[in-house]
Amino acid sequence: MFYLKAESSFDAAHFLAHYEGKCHNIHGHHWIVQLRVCGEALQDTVQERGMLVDFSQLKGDLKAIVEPMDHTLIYEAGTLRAGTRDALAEDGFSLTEIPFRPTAEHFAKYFFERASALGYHVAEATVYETPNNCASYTGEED
Ligand SMILES: Nc1nc2c(c(=O)[nH]1)N=C([C@H](O)[C@H](O)COP(=O)(O)OP(=O)(O)OP(=O)(O)O)CN2
Repeated sequence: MFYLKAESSFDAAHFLAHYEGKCHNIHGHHWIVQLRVCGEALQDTVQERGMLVDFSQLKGDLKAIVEPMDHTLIYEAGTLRAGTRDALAEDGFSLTEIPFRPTAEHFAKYFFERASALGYHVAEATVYETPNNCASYTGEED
């Protein structure tokens, strides 16, 4: 089995609603997303012969997934009052609403699923919130 790894990153703010501790407040992270894809069959086209997938393709696809979150405030649906959300948007702030609590674990699963939906056989998605804190998702056990 061949394994390829790509990495992308984005800077964004988030907060953990109903969290007892400093993370309930809006704060930022330099999120690093690592994707490990695998496969046995290498390409046979002139351009990609001997490659599972061109690194530039993989890198580009991962970047396209993370890019919309860059320099936005990521919040879980239902955790910002409509008035707060609308005021921020009216003042030109970029917001990203997501249907899950913005933890590293949930993001790892989210990126795993987004890459899988593009056709990649994803072995693992890892999300770093800080240089020392990361969560990985490897899919559901069979
Ligand atoms: N299992 C998880 N635990 C926590 C998560 C998470 O996503 N998964 N997230 C947070 C907060 O978002 C927080 O920003 C990160 O945790 P923390 O270690 O407190 O952050 P720092 O590294 O900045 O802490 P310092 O000790 O001040 O350096 C909390 N937990």
